[in-house]
Amino acid sequence: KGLRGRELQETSRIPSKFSGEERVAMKEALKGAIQIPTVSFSPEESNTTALAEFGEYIRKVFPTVFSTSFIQHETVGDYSHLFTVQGSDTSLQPYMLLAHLDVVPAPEEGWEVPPFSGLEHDGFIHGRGTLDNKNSVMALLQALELLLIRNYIPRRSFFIALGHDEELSGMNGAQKISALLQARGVQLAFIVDEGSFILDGFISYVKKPFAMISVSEKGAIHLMLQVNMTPGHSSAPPKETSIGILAAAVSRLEQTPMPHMFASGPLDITMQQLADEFPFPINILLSNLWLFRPLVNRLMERNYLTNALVRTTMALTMFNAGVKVNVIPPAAQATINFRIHPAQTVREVLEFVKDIVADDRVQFHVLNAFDPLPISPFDDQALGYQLLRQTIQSVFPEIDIVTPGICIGNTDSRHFTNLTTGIYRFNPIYMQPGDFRSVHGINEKISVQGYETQVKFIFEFIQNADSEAQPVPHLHEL
Ligand SMILES: CCCCCCCC/C=C\CCCCCCCC(=O)N[C@@H](CCCCN)C(=O)O
Ligand SMILES: [Zn+2]
Ligand SMILES: [Zn+2]
Repeated sequence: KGLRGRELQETSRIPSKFSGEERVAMKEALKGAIQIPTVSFSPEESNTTALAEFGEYIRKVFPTVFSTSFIQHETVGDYSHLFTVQGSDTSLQPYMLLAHLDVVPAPEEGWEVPPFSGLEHDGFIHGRGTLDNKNSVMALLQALELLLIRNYIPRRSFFIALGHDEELSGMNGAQKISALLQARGVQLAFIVDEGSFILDGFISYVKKPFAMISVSEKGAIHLMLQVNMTPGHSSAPPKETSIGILAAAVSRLEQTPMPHMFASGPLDITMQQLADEFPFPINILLSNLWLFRPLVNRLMERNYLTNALVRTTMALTMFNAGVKVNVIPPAAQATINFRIHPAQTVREVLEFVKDIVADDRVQFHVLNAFDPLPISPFDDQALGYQLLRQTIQSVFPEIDIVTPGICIGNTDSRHFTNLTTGIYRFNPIYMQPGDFRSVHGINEKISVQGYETQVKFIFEFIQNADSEAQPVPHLHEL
């Protein structure tokens, strides 16, 4: 028996119904948040004025959150925020809801409206951060504010953590919050962060949108390759230059994809759950992976997104060399961004890369590296996963597939493995491929209705987390 079939206690539930006035206030609050340019430019440069202003802004917009006796607010790492919401039942393990308030830069070129205007147009709020990730920051505080106004008192304690440097790796925000909680002896039942969505139209054959909860996250290596040569006059060149040697090395890497890892991890379950949505004969292939896995492997590799789910990827992102047209270049440098599949490790990827490069003249400098995140439980007993699944079913009754997945990017949640084994990445919003391209791209926007639904989702989720686990026997057990 698990939590999967449990009934949510309906007694003393606060209905997720918001007045017209509240709905206007919630969208205006999001617009105001978008107008504060909390940009993380580079590890050396953030808009600290905007980050401080954001702190003042949430105090003003969510007065009840800041004045409730059982909520403690702390600023961490100067600009991140930690809210501790004390529940009435201390026997229940607390959980954490996580989001980040910094955004990537948004030069105005290509935008239909200025990226920090927060303008509403055709039912959408436009601007940098509307999907990544001020929608979550504001929806978390908004849902809590609305619950408190209705005299809500939680049973289960929880934390809301809002990082200010996720786009720069979260070392001053999420990591400090994690260390602070660890020092206080906190252990969490689970964490929910950004990192996946209700996916709509990502797989051409699958017509129905489905919810994907990411239960793991890829690791990463930032690797710099360097070749040094003695500089000299270009009129009498050596047979090879540092640029030629390095270009050949990275070309060999680009031509040699990392091994296919589809057989390991939660993706098998994802594909089996989606099998019935595919037309014949793909549905048969996916339902019989034991026989057709090699064929399915080739299908997955064809699409750049599903390819990213099944293997470690590499992207050559920087290449620098040369000082003058008639000078043999002294050094050439290439920086490669690897995203490591959960079935591989940093060490394995580095060994693979060195074997492919196979040239002693190429030096390797690891600038940053971390292993993939462990796979969080998603079985019937997994509280965080089951609460998400149940809330998806009640808020999005049209969604009948909820699958585990892998997050191909990195999130602040990776700093919390010391506090919990249950880390789930899911944003309760519909995401189409065009919306996905707007994240870190241009014309990022969220529909007003989508944002209201995100608030409703959190409003219900927080209450669901208070319910007693009441396993209901499966039908076949009766
Ligand atoms: C079989 C189903 C096919 C599904 C296709 C998946 C579609 C993609 C869906 C969701 C992916 C969302 C990833 C969002 C999280 C990324 C957050 C992010 O950009 N993080 C940065 C952190 C940078 C830190 C500084 N180095 C990153 O990863 O680069
Ligand atoms: Zn983000
Ligand atoms: Zn981002």
